[in-house]
Amino acid sequence: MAEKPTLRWGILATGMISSWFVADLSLDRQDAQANHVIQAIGSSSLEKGKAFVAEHLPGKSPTVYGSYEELYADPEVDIIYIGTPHSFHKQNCLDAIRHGKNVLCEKAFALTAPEACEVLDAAREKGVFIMEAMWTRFFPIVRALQQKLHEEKAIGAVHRAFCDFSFDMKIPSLGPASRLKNPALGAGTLLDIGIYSLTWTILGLEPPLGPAPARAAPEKTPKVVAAQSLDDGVDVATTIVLLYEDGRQGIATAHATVKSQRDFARIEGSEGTVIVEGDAAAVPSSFIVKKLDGEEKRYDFPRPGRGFYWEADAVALDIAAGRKENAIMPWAETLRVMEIMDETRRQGGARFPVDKD
Ligand SMILES: NC(=O)C1=CN([C@@H]2O[C@H](COP(=O)(O)OP(=O)(O)OC[C@H]3O[C@@H](n4cnc5c(N)ncnc54)[C@H](OP(=O)(O)O)[C@@H]3O)[C@@H](O)[C@H]2O)C=CC1
Ligand SMILES: O=C1OC[C@@H](O)[C@H](O)[C@H]1O
Repeated sequence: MAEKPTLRWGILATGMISSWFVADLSLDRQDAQANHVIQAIGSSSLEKGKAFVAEHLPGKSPTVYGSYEELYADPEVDIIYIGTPHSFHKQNCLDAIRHGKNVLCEKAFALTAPEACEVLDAAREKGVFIMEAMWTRFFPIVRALQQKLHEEKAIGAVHRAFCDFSFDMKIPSLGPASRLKNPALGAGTLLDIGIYSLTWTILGLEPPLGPAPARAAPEKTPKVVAAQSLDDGVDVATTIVLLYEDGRQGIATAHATVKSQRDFARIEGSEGTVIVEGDAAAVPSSFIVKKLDGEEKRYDFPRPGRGFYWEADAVALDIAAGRKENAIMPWAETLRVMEIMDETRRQGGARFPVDKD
């Protein structure tokens, strides 16, 4: 058996997501497909970086830098994991690419599709690997569900998919510097959680992307009909309807006050319905196939930790094989989702300072 590849990570920023990511990569897993080394941390301050290591990487001693530049320049780092707010992703990616680093960038990949395009062009030109960290797509439940829906046709022809990701973000109580409140940082339900609802409606309606025999390229972008509720210019509720040429419809919703139910997604077909459950749309844990004749079957997918290691393993295998993009989250899909979100904001009214109109 081939030896597992080793990937040395440079973690950029020390916020919440970076702490979740390093905790998962530090788990001892029997089924790990790669060795993940937290090689270095880059933070806006050395003190923050050191405090991050003390709290989230006990017993480990990665190099800690008090600037992002030093992290990009570290020759021991193979890949930069970007955990900053949305508005910094473009520049962080471009800087990492300029230093010849591979990149895993948190969702949403950028503020707009043109920004995403600029980053992907730079990666293509430099010949480095880059991927949007849409981690949920890498959960084994997603592949199993897509197989049920699109290969086994367990509910016949799929016609409609709904997904909701909502929780009380307590936006009124947040300060103006919060990434959830400040439009300049890419605040709003759409880029933070609506992106998951959108992802699930796409996963439910469309045949899978991935290595053969799955599809290599995303489907044509469906028509978008969208509405948003704004508070101080920030979208606090978003509803997107995706209309496909053949009549399929996806309904993706996100809300910053109400709470989604555990059954956060429903996929409807000519011969039944599938319900997807979990604590939130980001972390699916089971699905139930309900046939029209009343037959029901439940499929459970337990996971240790949070589940970030699945995307990390996929990235490590891609880089070891010399691939520049991932088949499950390819560049074209990142761009297509960004375009749908741009159109949603155009219709819904949420604007970012970088928007041209
Ligand atoms: N996949 C998932 O489940 C999740 C993904 N995310 C995504 O991760 C990204 C970051 O979110 P999250 O970790 O919650 O954010 P946090 O606000 O907790 O952390 C962001 C970090 O970015 C750095 N930063 C640099 N400039 C700024 C600035 N002007 N304002 C705030 N922070 C700055 C800081 O680190 P330092 O000072 O060390 O440089 C800060 O700690 C977003 O893209 C978000 O969508 C978030 C939560 C869950
Ligand atoms: O990506 C995310 O998933 C979990 C949410 O709590 C968080 O706000 C969001 O950024």
